[in-house]
Amino acid sequence: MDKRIINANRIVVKVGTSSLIHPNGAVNLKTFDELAYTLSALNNQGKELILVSSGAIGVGLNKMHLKKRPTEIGAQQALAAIGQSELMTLFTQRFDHYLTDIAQVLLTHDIFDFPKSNKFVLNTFDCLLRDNVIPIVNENDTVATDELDHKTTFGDNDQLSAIVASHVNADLLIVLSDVDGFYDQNPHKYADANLISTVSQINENEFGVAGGSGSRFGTGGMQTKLLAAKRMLDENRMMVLANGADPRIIFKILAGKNVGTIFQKESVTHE
Ligand SMILES: Nc1ncnc2c1ncn2[C@@H]1O[C@H](COP(=O)(O)OP(=O)(O)O)[C@@H](O)[C@H]1O
Ligand SMILES: N[C@@H](CCC(=O)OP(=O)(O)O)C(=O)O
Repeated sequence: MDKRIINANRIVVKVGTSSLIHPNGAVNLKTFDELAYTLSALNNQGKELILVSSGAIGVGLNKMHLKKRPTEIGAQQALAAIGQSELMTLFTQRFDHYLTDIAQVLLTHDIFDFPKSNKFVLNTFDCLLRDNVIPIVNENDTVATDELDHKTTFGDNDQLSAIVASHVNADLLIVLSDVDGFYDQNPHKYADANLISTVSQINENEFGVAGGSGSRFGTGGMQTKLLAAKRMLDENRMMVLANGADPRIIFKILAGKNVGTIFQKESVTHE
């Protein structure tokens, strides 16, 4: 059993579009509800939680009855703006049900590079966590200027979640996606792909088997999840990648059960 996971108190959870939106484009209400239930239960236990949630563009597409993501950056940003308020409405409804307060925090990847902004952002997190409010973070897609291919994608919450975990000095980053963990090849393409349960270092071999996004709405795929994991490993923090189809999996992770892929420097025996 991994004591560091069981004792983790400050936890960043990242949930991807693929877990929040069905392949047909509709909102996955089950995930929203189970996520709100799980994080509320942990919050009541005294854990400090930050949720990094994608889904603004996915929810925006659904709201505007669009089948696919526009290629034009402005149109994507407009959809993110439409979807973000809807996304927060969905979270507010579900978290209200469990009597948990939430807050919206929109960030850019570079915000922590500016000392003043860094201080303000960290103060905001501290105040929210002190008051038992769960911050729900997304990239501020309207102003984001990441050097990515803006034709098909912009922003990347996998790395943003690692940046946040790093700056708030989190004990653990949990990334929920539509796969059970990190495989030796893309499981959506190769039926004989094998799940890797522990990764202690990330180099060209790992990046070599990490493909792009598997869903219509996800963006980064496994490449950006590995970049997030690499940052965590470099700082001797832990990251677990697990399937977000049922976010109650977080309880199993925090009980030290062997689920998903754990990225950690030392190898620790699971139960
Ligand atoms: N080696 C791999 N192991 C697991 N998944 C992989 C791998 N390579 C590529 N993928 C793809 O990464 C996808 C998850 O990334 P993405 O679609 O961006 O999800 P999310 O919206 O959760 O961020 C999976 O659905 C899978 O198709
Ligand atoms: N900020 C964008 C998400 C970008 C992103 O990283 O998406 P994903 O690969 O689903 O985590 C949105 O909310 O749609």
